[in-house]
This record gives sequence, C-alpha cells and structure tokens, in this order.
Amino acid sequence: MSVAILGAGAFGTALAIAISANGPVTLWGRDISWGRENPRLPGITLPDQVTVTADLQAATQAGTLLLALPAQALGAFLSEHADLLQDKWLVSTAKGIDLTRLTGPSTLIAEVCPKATIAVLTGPSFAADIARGLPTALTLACAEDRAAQALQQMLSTPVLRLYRTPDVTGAELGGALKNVIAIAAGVVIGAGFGDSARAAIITRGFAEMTRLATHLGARPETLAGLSGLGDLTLTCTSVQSRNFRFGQALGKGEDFDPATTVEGAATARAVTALAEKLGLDMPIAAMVAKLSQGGASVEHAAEYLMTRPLKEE
Ligand SMILES: NC(=O)C1=CN([C@@H]2O[C@H](COP(=O)(O)OP(=O)(O)OC[C@H]3O[C@@H](n4cnc5c(N)ncnc54)[C@H](O)[C@@H]3O)[C@@H](O)[C@H]2O)C=CC1
Ligand SMILES: O=C(CO)COP(=O)(O)O
Repeated sequence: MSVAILGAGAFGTALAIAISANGPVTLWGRDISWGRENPRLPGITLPDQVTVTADLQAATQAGTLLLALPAQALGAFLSEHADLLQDKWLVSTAKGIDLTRLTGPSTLIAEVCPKATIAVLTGPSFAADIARGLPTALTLACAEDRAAQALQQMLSTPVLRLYRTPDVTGAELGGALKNVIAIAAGVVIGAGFGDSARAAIITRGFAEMTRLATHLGARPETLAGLSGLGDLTLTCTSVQSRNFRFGQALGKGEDFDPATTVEGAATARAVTALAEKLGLDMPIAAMVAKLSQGGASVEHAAEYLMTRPLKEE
C-alpha cells in the first residue's frame, strides 16, 4: 500500500527518510519552500524516493497516511480535510492530548473519520536520530490485528524496528504524558535540584502516567514499554528533547523560543483538567501546567511537591 506523511516538520521529514528505505514515500507540508533539506533537520538531504508536495489532494491518494502534525493542530486539520481522509489507514504520530476535547489523537481521528483504520506510532525516537539512520525501536498500536501486522511490515526497516500492540490508549497516552514529565525533569535540572531529584521526578511521574492511563483503559505493561517508560527515559535525560529544554529554561528563569513545538505544556493543562474531572491525583502535571503558564514559581512548585502529606509509595 502506498504511504504518505502529512506534516513536514522534523518528525514527518525524518519518518519519510526512514520509510523511503522500503519504497517511494510522499511527504506533504503546508510550507515546503526549503526544497530537499528541511532546516529542522540541518545537514540531511532527502533521498530521491521521497516526493515532497504542498498538494494535499495528491498526497492523500495514498492508502496509508501518517499524521505528523502537533497534537494541538490535529483536530482542526482533521475537520478541515475530513473529505480527503475517510476510509484511509491513518497513523497518528502526535504526542499530546487535545486541550479543547481532552482526548488523544486516536479519538479525534475516530470522531472525524469513523470508517478509517486508526493506528498510533510512538516511542523513544528523536527525529534527528531517525533521519540519520540510527537504530530505533518504536511501538505501533492498532486495535485491528491484521492492519497492525500489515503496518508493522510496511513501516519497519533494518534500522527502524516496530513492536505491535492492540493497546492504542496506552501507547498514545504514554507518548503524551512523558512530555509533561520531561518538562518537570528539565525544571529540576535547570533549577539545580540535582540528579537524585530528577530520578524522583521520573519515577513519581511514571506513577502519575500509569494512574491516568490505566484509569482510561490502558494496560500497565504498555506504560512499561517503549511508548511509556522508554520514551520517558529518553526525554527526561537528553537535551535533544524540546520538552526537557523548555523545562530547563523554566528552571533557570530564562526565555524559550515560542515557535518551538513543546507538546508537554498544553498537554499538562489538558491532563490537569482531565484529572480534576476524573478525581485523580496528578500533582506533577498540575505543577507543570502552572509553571508553563507563569502561574507558579519554581520554588513554590518544589515546596508543594515535597511537603504534600506523606504516603505509601
Ligand atoms: N521531533 C521529534 O523528535 C519527535 C516528534 N514527535 C511528535 O511529532 C509531532 C510533530 O512534531 P515535530 O515534527 O517535531 O514538530 P515541528 O515543530 O518540527 O513541525 C511541526 C510541523 O507541523 C506543521 N503544522 C503545524 N500546524 C499545522 C496545520 N494546521 N496544518 C498543516 N501543518 C501544520 C508545521 O508547519 C511544521 O512543519 C509532535 O506531536 C511531536 O511530539 C514524535 C517523535 C519524535
Ligand atoms: O518525542 C520525542 C522523542 O521520543 C521528542 O521529544 P521532544 O518533543 O521533547 O523533542
């Protein structure tokens, strides 16, 4: 089946490069004036197998469409172009929770394209690593097993290894929630609280991720896999992560380029609203939501998290 990627940012472009090892790939972007080298992936030239286009009608002729747009842009994009997306195999790569609907990308897609086959591709993978052909392992989540197997074959390459799961909710929530915790880890390091505090944030953050995701129907083992713990580990420990760097800037009291995609900031607000609605305790996400909107100081957030009532682990 032919493959097109919708969204020519860092990740869409990296996926196009990787998947073109298996055959021709179309990459659609609203701004493709950069030609064959995307400035978000400097020094990397697109292989000949990748066709870049700004013609959405042409790109959506493909049967499998990978949606590589930021989570907060996805809902409007789907509604605007719904007529081109019905009956397709739609694979979301966005790592966030929609702020207005309080749902992940797969639910947004299902609402607009009820007849589409829906999958999620997620896991620990910096766009620059994938684009350079470095070995990477991802999770491909799809509730329909035959489609899951077909997509796994279609999108795996000798350096991109996909594992399958039917747990779409768990996979997409792992990817979304780890961005929130990555901001918190960045704050810890930026503020100089140290590596021990970062380990505490990663571990207690993972507990929060698991609490919300399992409440919403995810399997705990999915959270412990590539799309949860795997991606959490990557983004909380690497300055390649934009979420981590955003947190670092907050921790240091420095400005951060507002044009950079930082999914965890909006997702922290969505998670906080969702947790309130569901009656769940998500204190780290709540502090990230406050910090990223300027609603609390780093000192207040640290004191709040450290002086909550003592409890069992
Ligand atoms: N960059 C990375 O290492 C990874 C990113 N992701 C996820 O992929 C998603 C996209 O991230 P990136 O590509 O890194 O972001 P990016 O900031 O590099 O690119 C976003 C792209 O989306 C386009 N876009 C935004 N709104 C749009 C709209 N309404 N219509 C059409 N195009 C629109 C922008 O023009 C831009 O090309 C995010 O959810 C991110 O969490 C997942 C794994 C790795
Ligand atoms: O999701 C990612 C790696 O798996 C990319 O993380 P950032 O969006 O924080 O850069």
